[in-house]
Amino acid sequence: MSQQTIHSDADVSTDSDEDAMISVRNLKTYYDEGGLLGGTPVKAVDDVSFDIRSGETLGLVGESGCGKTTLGRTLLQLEEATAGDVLFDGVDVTKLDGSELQEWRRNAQMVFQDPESSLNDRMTIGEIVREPLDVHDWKTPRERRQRVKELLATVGLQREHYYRYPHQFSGGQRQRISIARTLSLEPDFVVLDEPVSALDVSVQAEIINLLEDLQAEFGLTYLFIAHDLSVVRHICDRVAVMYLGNVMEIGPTEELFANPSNPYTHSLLSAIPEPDPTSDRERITLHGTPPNPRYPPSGCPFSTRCPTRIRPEEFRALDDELWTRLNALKNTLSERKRAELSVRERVRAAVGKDTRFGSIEELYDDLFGDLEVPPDVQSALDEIETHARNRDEDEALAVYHDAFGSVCEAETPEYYSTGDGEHRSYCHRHDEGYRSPGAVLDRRHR
Ligand SMILES: Nc1ncnc2c1ncn2[C@@H]1O[C@H](COP(=O)(O)OP(=O)(O)OP(=O)(O)O)[C@@H](O)[C@H]1O
Repeated sequence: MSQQTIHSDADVSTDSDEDAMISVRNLKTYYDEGGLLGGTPVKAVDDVSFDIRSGETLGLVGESGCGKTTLGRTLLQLEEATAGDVLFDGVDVTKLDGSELQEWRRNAQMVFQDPESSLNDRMTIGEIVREPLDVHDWKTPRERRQRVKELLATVGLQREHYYRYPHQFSGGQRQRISIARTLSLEPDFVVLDEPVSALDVSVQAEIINLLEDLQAEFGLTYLFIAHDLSVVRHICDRVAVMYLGNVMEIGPTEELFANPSNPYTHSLLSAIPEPDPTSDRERITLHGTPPNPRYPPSGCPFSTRCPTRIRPEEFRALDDELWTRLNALKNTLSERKRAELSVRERVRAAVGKDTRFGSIEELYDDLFGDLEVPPDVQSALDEIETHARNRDEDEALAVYHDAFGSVCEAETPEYYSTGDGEHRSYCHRHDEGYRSPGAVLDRRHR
């Protein structure tokens, strides 16, 4: 696989696709909980750039909390962007207000995950589907009723359902009602936020088929947010993979599934059960949990868990397990640095007793007790231990970075073209000075 052309953020911005319906540029959405001291915001979406083409389905995947819903809501202007642009027909919708904003909200709609809670149980199906038409004062009341009945038929329900209530319908039928409501004002763009995750598997296929039929009939463009990668593989033309508010990889669906480029995508795909029992593909276990989006790591957002994190030259031959444990040490030091000790724990610490973090000796014993540690690594570990014991995590981390840090923590990556021109991945390892993520994982996991 070729992987060489470098795209900086600026390149992605100018690399506009002629068929783009929506161009997202350096978009950030931070949740600032205010408070007297301001505080550190949650960086839910942290500088993403990509295009959505007219008539396509772009999938958005990634672990819970990585920012998918926030990104979808920001495109629709249900959430305020902190920075960046969302261009539709050349107009930045993040700057709209008044009637222009209302027009964008008509044209860009959302289907939610849970059809149980997204429909008002006190309204009839007719009223629910008609509500957006009423709000936008669409034509006459009679024409609205007529339109709603047509929409019910379009989504596979019956006209008579107009006078019934949501509780009389199954989960799949309720999702059909939501879809009819979404289509009432003839949008061009629809964000589908996990539209089938709450449904039985048999019903999921029916709703997916319906969404595909509606797309063909009305020329809709979808952003399809999902956990279930097999559904994404089925319905999406292209896929964007998110981690900690960043797009780590984007590319045509089949190519991305067959030839993932980014180490994070590799690990996500390796978690899908393998249909071929003779396959020798091994599951990639990621250590730890995603970092708190209030305190993302420096450099690459995936650096704290990446199984292919670049090592400094002198440690390239180090035992893989020892390298993994060194990484765990760094993550623990970062957590200790941020943790607030309770008053009781402060007292315990002051009189030299263990706090809830356990002693640093215990940590070292757990991490390194059963491994052979070369002298150069041991001398750095000793120095880190001294600072950590004095609860000077900043100094301990500084020593860690001097000894074991690499470009992964020091610099944010660029976007690199991998595979064909529209497949991009955000990882330092695509630089020609390093082995590619796929080559490193092949060596370790196959
Ligand atoms: N209104 C809010 N205020 C503060 N933080 C928020 C708010 N909404 C979301 N977040 C935080 O922003 C981050 C991204 O959340 P988001 O719901 O966009 O992720 P997601 O990928 O859609 O997750 P899921 O798959 O669980 O729905 C999370 O850390 C979440 O806790």
